Amino acid sequence: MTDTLRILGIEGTAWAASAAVFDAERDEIVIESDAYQPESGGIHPREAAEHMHEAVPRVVERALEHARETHDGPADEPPVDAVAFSRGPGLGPCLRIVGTAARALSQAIDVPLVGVNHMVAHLEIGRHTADFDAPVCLNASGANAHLLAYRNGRYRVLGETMDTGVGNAIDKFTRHVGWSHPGGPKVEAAAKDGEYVDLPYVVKGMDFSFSGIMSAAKDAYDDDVPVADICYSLQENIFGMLTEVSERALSLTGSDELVLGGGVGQNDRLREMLGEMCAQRGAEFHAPEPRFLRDNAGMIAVLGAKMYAAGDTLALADSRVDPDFRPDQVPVTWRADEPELAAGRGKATEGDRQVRGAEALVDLEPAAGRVTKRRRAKTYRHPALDERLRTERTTLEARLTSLARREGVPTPVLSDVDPHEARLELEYVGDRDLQSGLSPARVRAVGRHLARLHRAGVVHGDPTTRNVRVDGERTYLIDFGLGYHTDHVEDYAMDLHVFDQSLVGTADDPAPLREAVREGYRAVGAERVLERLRDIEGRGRYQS
Ligand SMILES: C[C@@H](O)[C@H](NC(=O)OP(=O)(O)OC[C@H]1O[C@@H](n2cnc3c(N)ncnc32)[C@H](O)[C@@H]1O)C(=O)O
Ligand SMILES: Nc1ncnc2c1ncn2[C@@H]1O[C@H](COP(=O)(O)OP(=O)(O)OP(=O)(O)O)[C@@H](O)[C@H]1O
Ligand SMILES: [Fe+2]
Repeated sequence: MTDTLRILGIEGTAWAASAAVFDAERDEIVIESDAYQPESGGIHPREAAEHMHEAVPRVVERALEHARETHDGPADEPPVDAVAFSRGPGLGPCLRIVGTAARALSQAIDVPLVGVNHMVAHLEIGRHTADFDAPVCLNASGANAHLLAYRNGRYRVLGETMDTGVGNAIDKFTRHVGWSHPGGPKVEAAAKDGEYVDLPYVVKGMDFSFSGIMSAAKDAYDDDVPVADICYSLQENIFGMLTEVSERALSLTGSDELVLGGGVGQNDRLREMLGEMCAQRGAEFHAPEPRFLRDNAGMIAVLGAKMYAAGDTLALADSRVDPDFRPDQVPVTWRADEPELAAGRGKATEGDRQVRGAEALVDLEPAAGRVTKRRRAKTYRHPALDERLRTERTTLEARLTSLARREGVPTPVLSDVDPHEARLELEYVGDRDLQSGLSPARVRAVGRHLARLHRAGVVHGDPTTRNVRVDGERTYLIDFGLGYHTDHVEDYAMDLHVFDQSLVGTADDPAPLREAVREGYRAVGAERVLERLRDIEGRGRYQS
């Protein structure tokens, strides 16, 4: 049955009215698309819905015609096995039109309905075209930006934007400048003649934020900084952030495969940076061709086929659309028989003399009780940005490692620091990373450590299971390079959230560990931070 599988997919979450036919046997994907182009400004939900209303039936009809022409079964048999459609996330009025069209078609030709998560489709089309087993996926689209990895039957969100999606951030800048939608390709073109100017750069563990850099970019434009320079620097910083968090996700999961998804993935500079980062760490990188990166129904049909083959179809009554549909809400039915990504697969074992982290090379000398950490130049980053980040982070790491210990948090003793060489010499602590020695007692201790830090007005910035060393029941925090001073509850809660995400991304049974972290925190720290953490978790943190 599977090898003759044919699926008709329908997409229309925001701007692309699209329908496609995927023929699994021939691995052929034919896509019919009709784009909505706003007259002025960005995407207007009402106008976009009007576009869908007209264009969706048209593209569906064309795809159906193609399916009929290429169908070689009996004439009374439906030309496809199922109808798959984007259920969300996306603009409500657009999604409802897509849902209605899909239901009508599935009834008319009497085939089942498959409800697809648009973001998971952006990911799966990369896995499909690359033939990767267990990649980390960077989705860089208009309304979203996140890192996903498969674990325990779900795509886990390892990191994501704390404010707007990456394409929307860029589009807001181009609206300010008066350029027409979409802005991404215009920024890419203008960047070719630009030079680097300093702009904000914000990553927190594997999360990141664009609001600071976007308002700085608008201010720079208002202050007559040449627009080419701003475009160039926006790309350098924004894509540098996305590449850095991708590398961190590869390092944390031990995966050596990265796929890119989403419309911003059409950008050459982003692809170049990701490719270079992967090549340097011996990982494979794959970006699908542009027609599969921007919104398209081909990816909906391909994931629809996998879901259909797994029996994952929808009853009409359950086929409501969901504008806030998150990728980690989807039970991944179609990968039930596949091996899991083994956490820490690529990680050095104890006894090795050198460990490669996401940022640094660490020389280990356990006998001498010493490690030397060097933040190496990242050639994918602009040299000025690279120099700035390495110096800043080395200085901060030295300072905060010592400050934390004074506050009663176990950390390695610092014996030497050279910010210009981005080199630190530290005491060798623990006998393994927490990642390979997870227990509720240890995680509870991490909760207490973070609470002590926060009480002193400092966040760690990257508290993951790889940045905690353990030794019996002793737990040490290391790697303070992303830390900073702050008195914002939101920052403290984000710190906990980063740790929480790393538990979800790497532990087999994260629930008791997540509880333990909260217990530990509660014993020392403020309840309002835990309240804010619940708040952060409750937010579907996508804004347009
Ligand atoms: C939910 C769904 O509706 C939404 N779709 C979406 O955002 O469309 P997508 O095709 O994935 O991405 C469009 C974005 O991609 C940007 N873009 C297109 N070409 C670009 C380029 N060469 N460089 C940078 N950005 C580019 C556009 O500026 C726009 O912001 C999403 O996937 O988040
Ligand atoms: N003081 C130390 N004592 C013992 N081992 C250490 C020490 N510092 C670092 N390591 C080992 O080196 C690894 C990488 O170190 P570190 O996290 O500081 O580098 P990084 O490049 O910032 O890594 P990442 O960004 O992936 O967390 C740690 O996971 C740990 O195994
Ligand atoms: Fe998209």
